[in-house]
Amino acid sequence: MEHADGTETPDAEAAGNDPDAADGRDDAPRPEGPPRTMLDAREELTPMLSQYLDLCETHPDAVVLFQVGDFYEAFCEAAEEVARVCEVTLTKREDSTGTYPMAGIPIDNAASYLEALLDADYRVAIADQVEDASEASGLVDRAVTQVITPGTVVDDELLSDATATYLGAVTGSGEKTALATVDVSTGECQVTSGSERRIGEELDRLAPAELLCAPDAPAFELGFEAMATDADPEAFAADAARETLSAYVSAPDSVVESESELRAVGGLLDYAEYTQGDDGPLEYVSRVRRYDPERSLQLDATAIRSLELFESRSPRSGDTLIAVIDETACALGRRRLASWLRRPSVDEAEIRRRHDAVGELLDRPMARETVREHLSEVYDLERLVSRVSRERANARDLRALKNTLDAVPEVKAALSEVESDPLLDLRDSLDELADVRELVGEAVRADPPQEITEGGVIREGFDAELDEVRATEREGREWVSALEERERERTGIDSLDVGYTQVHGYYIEVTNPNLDRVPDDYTRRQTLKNSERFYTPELKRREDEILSASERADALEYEVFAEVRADVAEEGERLQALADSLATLDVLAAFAAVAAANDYVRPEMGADAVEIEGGRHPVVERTQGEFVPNPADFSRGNVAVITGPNMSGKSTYMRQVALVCVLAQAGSFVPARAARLPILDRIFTRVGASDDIAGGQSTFMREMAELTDILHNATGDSLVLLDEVGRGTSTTDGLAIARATTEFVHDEVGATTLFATHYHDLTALVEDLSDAFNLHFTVEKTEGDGGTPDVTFLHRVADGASSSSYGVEVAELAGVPPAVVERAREYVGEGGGTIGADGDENGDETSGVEARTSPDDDASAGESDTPVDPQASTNGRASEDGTLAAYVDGIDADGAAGGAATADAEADVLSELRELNVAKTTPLEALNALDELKQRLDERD
Ligand SMILES: Nc1ncnc2c1ncn2[C@@H]1O[C@H](COP(=O)(O)OP(=O)(O)OP(=O)(O)O)[C@@H](O)[C@H]1O
Repeated sequence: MEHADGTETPDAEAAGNDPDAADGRDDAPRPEGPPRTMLDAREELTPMLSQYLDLCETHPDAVVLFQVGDFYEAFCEAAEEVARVCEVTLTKREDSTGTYPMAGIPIDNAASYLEALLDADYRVAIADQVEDASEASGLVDRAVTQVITPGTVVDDELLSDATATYLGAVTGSGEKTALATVDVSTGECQVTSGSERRIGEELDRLAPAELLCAPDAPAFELGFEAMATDADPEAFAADAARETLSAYVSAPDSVVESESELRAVGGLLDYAEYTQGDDGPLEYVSRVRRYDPERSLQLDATAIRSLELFESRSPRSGDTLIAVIDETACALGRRRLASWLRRPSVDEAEIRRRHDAVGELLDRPMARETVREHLSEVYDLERLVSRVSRERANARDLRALKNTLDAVPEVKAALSEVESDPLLDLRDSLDELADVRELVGEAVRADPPQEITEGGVIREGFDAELDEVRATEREGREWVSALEERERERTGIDSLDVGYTQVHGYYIEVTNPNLDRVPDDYTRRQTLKNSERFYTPELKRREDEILSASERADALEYEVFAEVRADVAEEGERLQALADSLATLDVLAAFAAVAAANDYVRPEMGADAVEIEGGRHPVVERTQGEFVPNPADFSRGNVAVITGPNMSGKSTYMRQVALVCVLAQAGSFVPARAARLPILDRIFTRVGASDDIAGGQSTFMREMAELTDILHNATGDSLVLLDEVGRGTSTTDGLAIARATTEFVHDEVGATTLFATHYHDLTALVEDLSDAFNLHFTVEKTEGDGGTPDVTFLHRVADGASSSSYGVEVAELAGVPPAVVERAREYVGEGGGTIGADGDENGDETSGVEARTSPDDDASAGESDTPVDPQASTNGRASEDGTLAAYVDGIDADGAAGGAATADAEADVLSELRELNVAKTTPLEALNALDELKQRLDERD
């Protein structure tokens, strides 16, 4: 079969590929599953194509790539798609049964093509030749050795080393929803369960690349891209799952907490096995761990996104937290760091241990830098071990393992003087695995080739039999290399050459003028233009000996290598444990390095309230020439209402408070002069509508849905960031919502809350709320050209409320035409929003609450038909059953008013409901009305 350069596109009809021609099957042809053309010609297919067809039938949801020599080939519809996606030439295969489109990708260089197919949302079944083509009598046997799917990629070239790629499986429903995940490249398998919402959050946090749903699992709306896979429903049955899991752990029921967890892990592992060629249990899955997401600081996907932990929200917004604090030296540490940031600890003792270790590594710069230097030589041990146990590791991998193990004693030596318990424990947990290191060192050559079947892999002196065979080969070759000299002497022909060709083997070459001197024992092998080639019986014998010894040696080397690899695989658990300790050490050393370079301090944990002196934003401070540190003191109250002009630093400030807490609970020191912090249970963020470019839902609806989530789930131990809540609707409604939210958080939730707002009226509220206080961002105002004020941002937070939003000045700074700016200034003047009462750069102690009391004062007010005076509203203050909760419950419960109300009350309420003109009611008014009706019913009960 040749790869023609094939400019010709095959005629689909001639190839029998016309969809309409396929009688009775009118679904469109797909690149996955058996091609119709072949199904129709089943009986006539050549043995090879019929083998291809069989494999397509057993892997109906994948594109089958079929090894033919050095290529992976696809045929028919699959060929067309592979040619398109991978940008390779579409050729055709013709035989007596028909013409089939064909496309191939080179096996040696398959990774980028496979990546293209995965990106195009295909699963790919790799059908390898599983017997040596030269030994096969007739058709070479082929089998699917691997199904590559987004969640089960194990190829290093297709994996990012910074993050884990998960395959997930969901079972159950309600409170018993379970999620199991496995990182197929490292064998990390975990399971958890909880309410559908919890599991939804956990899914968002882990963002598995591929998700299997059991028949009873709820349909999740995923906030990330994942391939949905229909797994075998039977694999999710409890008995089947128990059996699958029993190959991994001795007592399946003891590692899980419920049947849904058992079924999730079982179904998951069953599929993972299928993708690895259904070759039995996956040896590298050494641990199946159950965990409880509540045992970590919970950051939902919204918080992870808005705090820009891993991704920036927009290309403009610069770096991410992980980018600025990732000083890890190896891939193991990089993944561990990502997982600690994604799931900071809530275990105070554990956090202190990490801080102890970071502190000591900070104080011992020599030890730290030596450790980091040696860790940089550490290979991705977790993935290496998994390749070893999947029998995919080659000799280079084993050498990489040895190099990694070489670093371990050095790392331990660098830690010889440490004194803190966590570092002592960590040092002691570093298993040098001297046995494995020695074994590989003695067995495998230092610079082995990629291939493990062609010799050059095993060191001399390791295997006696191999040495003997190699000696025979060597002697033979030496004999041959001395032959030229000997024969020249014997024959007197100075130009006589001894050489070797692949086809003809060894020869003695004599040029034509010397042919008369050729001895009798020379037999002619080949005639060339100017010379003849000969062999002698002895040369032939030696040649056979050399070749068979060489072949035998290569085969023996492979055998010996496979034995060594199997011995290493036996130590998989110890290697995984070592990987675990190295990963932890790497992150702790990185934290110390970051602290040293950027002047971070150790936070004091277990405080009652967040108290930060001189706090900085870890990311902005790197990109900003001069960063102004700011304090945050919540010992005086838990709700801070923050005002200040646009661009004055409100968002930065709120995020820095959250990031300090995240870093601290992840185990890092923090960017501040000093910090006393509580252990937070969750961080919620609700950032302003215009900051969020998410499409689909109306931004206001989205904002309210997020607010609902916060108000339902925040606790007194949570940190809540609210950035301009209510901005997505009319000023009056927005203000009312902002106000009610603040009150509810203050009265009912008790969470540490930072509320940035442009609603200056909100600042007055603080007087009524004992645990709330105002903060504002100061600006410096100078007389500019022509008497108009210029504004300089000081980025400094101060007590009290700011009196003006300086929106007009910011508009001017941004280049809005002078005529518009002037006109705006006039409007502001008319509205009474004076500029200049504030701007006190010392800012302190001016509680200067110059709040405008009427919402109409705001330039953008008056959008609502029926202004609501928030103070006058019955809902202006949270009632003892939680007014806002009632709103929120109202949203959730579809407005189901009722209960045991009397018939009278019900009739009243019903008649009011009938009178309500829904089309003319704003969402907030509707909620207010609903709440009032509900309260009336409750009162009359
Ligand atoms: N403490 C600080 N020190 C130095 N520069 C800062 C500081 N805080 C913020 N900045 C700079 O000011 C810019 C604006 O800050 P930020 O986005 O936090 O303002 P904002 O008040 O939230 O604005 P808006 O109300 O328009 O959202 C930031 O991009 C940053 O470059």
